[in-house]
Amino acid sequence: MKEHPQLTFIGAGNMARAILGGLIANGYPANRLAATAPAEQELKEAADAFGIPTSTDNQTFMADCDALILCVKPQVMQAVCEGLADAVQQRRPLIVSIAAGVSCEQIEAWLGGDLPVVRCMPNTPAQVHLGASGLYANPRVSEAQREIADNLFSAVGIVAWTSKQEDIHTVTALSGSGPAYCFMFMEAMEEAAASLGLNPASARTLAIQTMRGAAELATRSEESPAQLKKRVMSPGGTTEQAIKSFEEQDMKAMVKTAIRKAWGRSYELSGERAPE
Ligand SMILES: NC(=O)C1=CN([C@@H]2O[C@H](COP(=O)(O)OP(=O)(O)OC[C@H]3O[C@@H](n4cnc5c(N)ncnc54)[C@H](OP(=O)(O)O)[C@@H]3O)[C@@H](O)[C@H]2O)C=CC1
Ligand SMILES: O=C(O)[C@@H]1CCC=N1
Repeated sequence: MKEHPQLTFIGAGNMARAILGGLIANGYPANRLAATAPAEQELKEAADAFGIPTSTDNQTFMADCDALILCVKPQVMQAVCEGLADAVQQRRPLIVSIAAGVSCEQIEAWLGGDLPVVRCMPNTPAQVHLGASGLYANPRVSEAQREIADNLFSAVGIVAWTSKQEDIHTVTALSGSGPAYCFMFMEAMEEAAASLGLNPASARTLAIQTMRGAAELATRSEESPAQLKKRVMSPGGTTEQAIKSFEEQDMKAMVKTAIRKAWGRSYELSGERAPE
């Protein structure tokens, strides 16, 4: 394998641009990257931002492709793969898919079969290089190809490999969808503070910085989130009242139910049945 494998991105939306940005920031040569998408304007943005070659024709960068990164919506994945099947079967690159609820087996079948496929579930903080990605490799992926996929997603955050493909459903419900849960919590904190009379701009800034600081502290600390929570709770103080209120409303059960719903939907999107 060459030092910098040739990476072809199909789709140049939010996630593709986040990963491309991370690779470029890490010194990946722009001429070893390429992207395709239907809209000229989106491609121009990617070309201007990263200096990479782009095309509206998905076939353009297949001839020397070492890894094909599929960054399109799940709904168009089958048509995109079927359109690329001949070129893929000739070149046989590593296939990487970031689509929610699309299995390695589906991708492999749509591309003509017998291919190394890595299925990844990244998340949107990849845009600020603080992503969390779960990865699964099918048995045809070599060590060198696994390293290519690892380097791709390590460029935009942390990477966790799973040994079972079904764990990707859990990763989807946890860290794939998770940023939305955090944003909703910020939204709720902001609204609560504003309802108590704090000016909305300060309420937002303080809520966001609180989430950010707590996440950073939890990252750096050797203590668990549960222990860190206790450190904020002075006996007889204010936090104790809020936590007691969350417990009375069984917040953990609410989170568990929500995550199970997302997990179930991920199975449903794959056309699989979730375990009871
Ligand atoms: N958003 C998220 O939080 C996460 C998303 N994902 C997955 O990432 C994938 C991409 O999501 P995201 O980046 O948010 O979506 P976007 O809509 O931002 O990007 C999708 C890209 O695919 C392009 N596209 C559409 N049809 C074709 C085609 N026929 N050939 C080539 N390119 C095409 C779109 O072009 P155009 O705009 O012109 O249609 C666009 O550039 C999805 O499969 C999603 O499940 C995974 C983890 C998290
Ligand atoms: O909501 C979704 O389906 C995608 C997958 C994880 C985050 N966004």
